[in-house]
Amino acid sequence: MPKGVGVSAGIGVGPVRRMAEPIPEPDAAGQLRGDAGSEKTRVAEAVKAVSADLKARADKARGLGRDEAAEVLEAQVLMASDPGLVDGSAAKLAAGTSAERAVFETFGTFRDMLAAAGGYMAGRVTDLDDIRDRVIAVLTGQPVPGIPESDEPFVLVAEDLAPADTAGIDADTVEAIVTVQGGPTSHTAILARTMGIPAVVAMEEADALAEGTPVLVDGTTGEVVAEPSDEDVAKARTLEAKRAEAAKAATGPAATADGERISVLANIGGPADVENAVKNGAEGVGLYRTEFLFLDRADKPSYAEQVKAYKAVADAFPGQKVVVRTLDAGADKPLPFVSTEEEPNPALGVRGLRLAFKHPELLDEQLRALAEVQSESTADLWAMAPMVADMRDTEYFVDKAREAGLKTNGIMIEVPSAALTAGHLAKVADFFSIGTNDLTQYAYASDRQVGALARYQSPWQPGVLRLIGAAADGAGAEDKVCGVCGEAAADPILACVLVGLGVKSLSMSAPAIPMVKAALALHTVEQCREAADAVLGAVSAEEAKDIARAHLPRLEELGL
Ligand SMILES: C=C(OP(=O)(O)O)C(=O)O
Ligand SMILES: [Mg+2]
Repeated sequence: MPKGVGVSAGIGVGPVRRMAEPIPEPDAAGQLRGDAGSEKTRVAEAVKAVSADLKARADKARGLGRDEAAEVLEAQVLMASDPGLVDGSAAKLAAGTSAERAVFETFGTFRDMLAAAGGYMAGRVTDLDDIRDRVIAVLTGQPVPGIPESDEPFVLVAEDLAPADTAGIDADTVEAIVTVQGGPTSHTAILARTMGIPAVVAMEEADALAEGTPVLVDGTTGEVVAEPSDEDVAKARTLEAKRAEAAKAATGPAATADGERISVLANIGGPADVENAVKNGAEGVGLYRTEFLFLDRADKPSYAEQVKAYKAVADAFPGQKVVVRTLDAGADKPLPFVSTEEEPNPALGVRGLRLAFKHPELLDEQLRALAEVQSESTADLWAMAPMVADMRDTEYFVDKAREAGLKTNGIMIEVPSAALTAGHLAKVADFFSIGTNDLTQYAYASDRQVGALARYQSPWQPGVLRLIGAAADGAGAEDKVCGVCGEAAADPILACVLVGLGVKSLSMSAPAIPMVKAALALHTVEQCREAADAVLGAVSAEEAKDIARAHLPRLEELGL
């Protein structure tokens, strides 16, 4: 049975709808058809139609409370309303160029200007390309690229999804997502999990799935069945019902079968995610990715704006833990208000805490804002630094956070050097939180954005498991808490192994919380430890998972 990597749990059934193929570059020698005046009108109308469609999608996203998606679309509407696009095309039409080529070249001029501006502006190039392709599609009668519009539920099949594509996904009609590319920590995977849409990535065979073919997708196992029989669907539905029942029953504080408490927390990007976290039974926040407040805007958020956002999250969890990660930007997540240099290897560049060495004022202000929230809220606020590599980084952050008045100050373990020297770092940091997404990328030298490297990007890789074990041991020796806030924590089977490795808190996308609680509740710490000891001997990610299953006898009760 064809199998990819299951990255977002659940069953989806429906006909395949493929993302329309990318629009090819129009012929450079394309000649004007008809007269320049009427072709200009056609171009203007195409731009208007695209703009109206984007506006309608922005309004829909707003209505669904998906403000980030709406903002991306609204910015595109603004771009499309620049009169220079139609005027520039008109000049080329007058010179005898075809309408589609004229549009392509005019957008190209704007594209070059954006790219040359660097930083935030350069980040908008793909949004501009998207508008260009939509306009050309309208002019030439090709299917509009992007998510197919449909009122009937369907399974979305794509090569990969760009952030701009995912903004258009409607969880009510998209039954499941299957992509050829993409790893478990790719944008597609994280978004699908957050939206609760079953998803399978890194599935080569998905290329062969024809439009309209009925398929059955199991986002837990990664299996995709074409033309499933009624029996296949019924079996999958039974399994899903079993999982749903187990998840529903998993309320209350998380603990293993023998009563060891494990904190099960939510990963959030801002106050808008709080409701979903609470609904799914989060016992607090294990990772608040504050960079979303700083990205995609021309000026940095003010001190007051920061306090407001952090306080909104803290106040939602009275008496509970809220771990706030300081700005994790730079390199591939450029900030327009911070000058950064072009880097040949952005993932290995000036990102995360490293940005603060050059711009300490950003970190200082953020820490002050957090200290104010700490004093005004009853939440147990913890501050955490991203991309810490060594002792000097650790001391730098912890000293600064303490000076600002923050009480509990820890570090992310997402660089292998930090995991391997955890014993030293635990003497200074108050806690660790392992970011398995980056830890896997750095341990296996495989960029997490590159779908072709999905095989390496599994947190089940024995090398990653050993690094996690080293970090947990280092924390344990100093009596410090070690948690995991990478996507590994969202896998209920791996969650048990992590507990066996000595991890005390697990933070994940909210929809994953109930199943993780359910898996922990069925297994003792001893069983988790035995599973952990055994997986450390595995030679591959697949073998590690099989070994873990063999040591966790009650997974079957969860339909896993
Ligand atoms: C949690 C992590 O951080 P992010 O995914 O935001 O890089 C990680 O790297 O695992
Ligand atoms: Mg990270």
